[in-house]
Amino acid sequence: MELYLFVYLSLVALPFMSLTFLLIFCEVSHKHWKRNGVFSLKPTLLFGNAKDIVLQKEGMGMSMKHFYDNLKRNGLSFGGYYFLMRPLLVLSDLDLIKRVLITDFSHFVDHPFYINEENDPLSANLYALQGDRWKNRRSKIGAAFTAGKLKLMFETVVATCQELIDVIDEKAGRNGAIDINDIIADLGVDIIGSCAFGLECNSFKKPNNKFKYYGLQYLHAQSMWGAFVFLLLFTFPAIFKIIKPNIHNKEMTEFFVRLVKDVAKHREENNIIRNDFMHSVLQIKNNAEISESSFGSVNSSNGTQNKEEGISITEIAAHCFAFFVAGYEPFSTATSFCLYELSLKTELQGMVRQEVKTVLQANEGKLTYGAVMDMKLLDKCVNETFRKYPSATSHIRLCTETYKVPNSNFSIAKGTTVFIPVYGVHMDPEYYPNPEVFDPERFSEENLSKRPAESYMPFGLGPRKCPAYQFGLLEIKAALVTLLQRYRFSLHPSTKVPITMNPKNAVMHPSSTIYLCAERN
Ligand code: HEM
Repeated sequence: MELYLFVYLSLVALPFMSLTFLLIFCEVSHKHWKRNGVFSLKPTLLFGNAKDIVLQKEGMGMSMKHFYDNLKRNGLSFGGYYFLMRPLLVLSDLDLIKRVLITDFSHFVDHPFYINEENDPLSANLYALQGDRWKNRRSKIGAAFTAGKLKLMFETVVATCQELIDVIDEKAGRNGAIDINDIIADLGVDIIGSCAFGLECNSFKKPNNKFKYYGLQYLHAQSMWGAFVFLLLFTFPAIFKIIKPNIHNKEMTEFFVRLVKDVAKHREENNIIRNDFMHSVLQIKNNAEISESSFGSVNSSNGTQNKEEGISITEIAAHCFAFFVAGYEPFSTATSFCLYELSLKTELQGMVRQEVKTVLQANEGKLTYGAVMDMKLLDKCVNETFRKYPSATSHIRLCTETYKVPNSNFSIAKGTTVFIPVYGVHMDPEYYPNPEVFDPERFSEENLSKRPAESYMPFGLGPRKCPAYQFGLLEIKAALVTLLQRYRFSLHPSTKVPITMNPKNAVMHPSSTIYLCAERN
């Protein structure tokens, strides 16, 4: 009899009770915004407002844009969104966005991410660190990106970009279609390999190198396992804290930690100075004297190690790994989108090429940090690319201290996840008339002064803004100058126009390949 009862409970009652519990939980969760007097759209059972995202019919950026448009139509500064059962607060008012990201940042310090430092050390990277630990690391790591150091690292970037020429020459000679994103992505691996880890990867000649293999393994896994983890993390963050899953696989973690250990040992023993991020983080570890404009010794002058902060080799590996993940995709996609737009607008491309040639000629043909800074039209084109195609389509913050929204009766409760719909703002005709049109003149001084500065935020804003955005811009410009100086680009007939975005990607990524033709002159 008891056995019968047990089998009955396991097979019938438990699934039934679980389903009932899930439905009740869903029903209660989907009343959250109504209970708080906040506007929201009618949620679908289980999916909330994210049905099209979960079914991969629409990307996160587009879904948030639609919600942003809805809030604007209703004259609202914020509204509630349900990601499955998880309530998120979406902001649409630039003044409120500025308060959350900059002025009242102390209430919104963290990214709502999960760290499991003990079993998954790569998870404890700068992007995911929270509170005082983030503050401490951020101020130190920021020292790796001063203008003086960027100038020195730029030389490495330019040298790496030279690899492009042989590859494009070969394709251009055969009049073939060039998968530009693929080529620039390989270049991205080599630049990060060189600037963050001090490695020469040469991905064009050695496409199966281990650094690329393990780095991309993580990024590719993001599309399936990552999407699943992302859904769970957003819906049931408490479960993550209990079951503590590993997001980064063991083999990949071991590869990056071993790599960093070997490089650190070699540099420390031989007191090697190299102009890269790895050098800067090793200096932090060793309490070495850090200068704004140069990369000094990697070891401390009095031989003491930095015990106070306890920055370990595994933590360094986590930060360097984050450089790979954070820098790789935006570099390849932004460079490709810019070339795609310039291939559509041949007159504009001619003007940019002319500017590049004129500035280089005045600089004895050398591509230096100063020369790239003088390319004003190129700068506007890159800015417009990030406006129309922001890699991060939303910024995310965790409310770390309850916040009363000015001029309203509503308080954002501690623990609320807040979304800033970057793509919605960048495509808002109030700030950017005819937003679908690629128009670099939006970034002329005159036009810049006509709209609020917060209407442009591809790198975030405030203390948590991307610490390496200037480096990112420099590498994109170095790649574009290397290419535009030598080649005229046009669209291959197999490229889809207009280009659409892949709803399966967390960041903005084309849904079809951008094929270009290059003609040398
Ligand atoms: C040019 C392309 C890049 C774009 C569009 C970009 C964009 C972003 C965005 C939107 C954020 C989040 C900001 C926020 O939450 O407000 C971010 C953070 C971050 N980015 Fe970038 N990024 C780029 C390049 C890079 C590169 C090249 C690196 C490393 C070498 C890097 C390292 C980081 C790190 C470590 C963070 C976390 C910062 C923190 O939480 O304190 N990024 N980036």
